[in-house]
Amino acid sequence: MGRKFFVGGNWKCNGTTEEVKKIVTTLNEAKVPGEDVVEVVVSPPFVFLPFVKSLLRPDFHVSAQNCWVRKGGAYTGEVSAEMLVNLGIPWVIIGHSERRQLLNESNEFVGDKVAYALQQGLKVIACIGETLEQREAGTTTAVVAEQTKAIAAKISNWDNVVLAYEPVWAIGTGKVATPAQAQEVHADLRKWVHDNVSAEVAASVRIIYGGSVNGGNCKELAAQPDVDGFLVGGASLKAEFVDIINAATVKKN
Ligand SMILES: O=C(CO)COP(=O)(O)O
Repeated sequence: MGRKFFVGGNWKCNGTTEEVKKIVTTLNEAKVPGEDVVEVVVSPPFVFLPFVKSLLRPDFHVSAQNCWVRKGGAYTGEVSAEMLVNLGIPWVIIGHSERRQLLNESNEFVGDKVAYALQQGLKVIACIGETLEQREAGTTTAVVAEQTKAIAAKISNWDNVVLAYEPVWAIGTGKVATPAQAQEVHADLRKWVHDNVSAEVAASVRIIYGGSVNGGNCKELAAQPDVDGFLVGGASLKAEFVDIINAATVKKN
């Protein structure tokens, strides 16, 4: 097994220079387990990436929230994977549901982006998850399998991929998935990877949960065998993000 706990903070489209400094100061002063126990990655908006990278403690890492699907060029408003590599940004979030829903990113487009970012040497947090309608229609397993399949079809090496299961109905709603609901989907996903990619990748790929994770609910979620960490939105802008990082210690007990 040996899947290292992963905690990502997705700041989304939030923050001023002052706020960013304050969050980074909190993180820099935080007492958390070492990098051997938990991998911590924060994802500010593009414009703050170099600033955050320069201020952030060296055992925490930074991620972009998106990148362009192929080599840069005449794509106004986009940021390419090559640029992120050039700036020493190691991670990128791809396929967040806000982009799938608001910007119509399709499964295929997300798969292409993941493949291109990996080829350029980035590590990828690939997001998947069902809407409330899909859950209520009983299609959760099929939906997340389809999303994962579109990624699997485009890549051959999963070493640098973290899969983030983020049910859309739980994002920013305060309506967190129960530990049992999260575990069920994570186990299904791991089985899908086992059957469609390989047993090795299924055993090693980290599947993290996102959707209204906070300081109060993180430990119970972390205790689930197939929950390998979190992608945190709102709470990653607050001091309680430190408590969420510390939920990693649940895995050692
Ligand atoms: O979308 C998320 C992380 O990517 C989750 O957001 P919240 O934690 O605010 O629900």
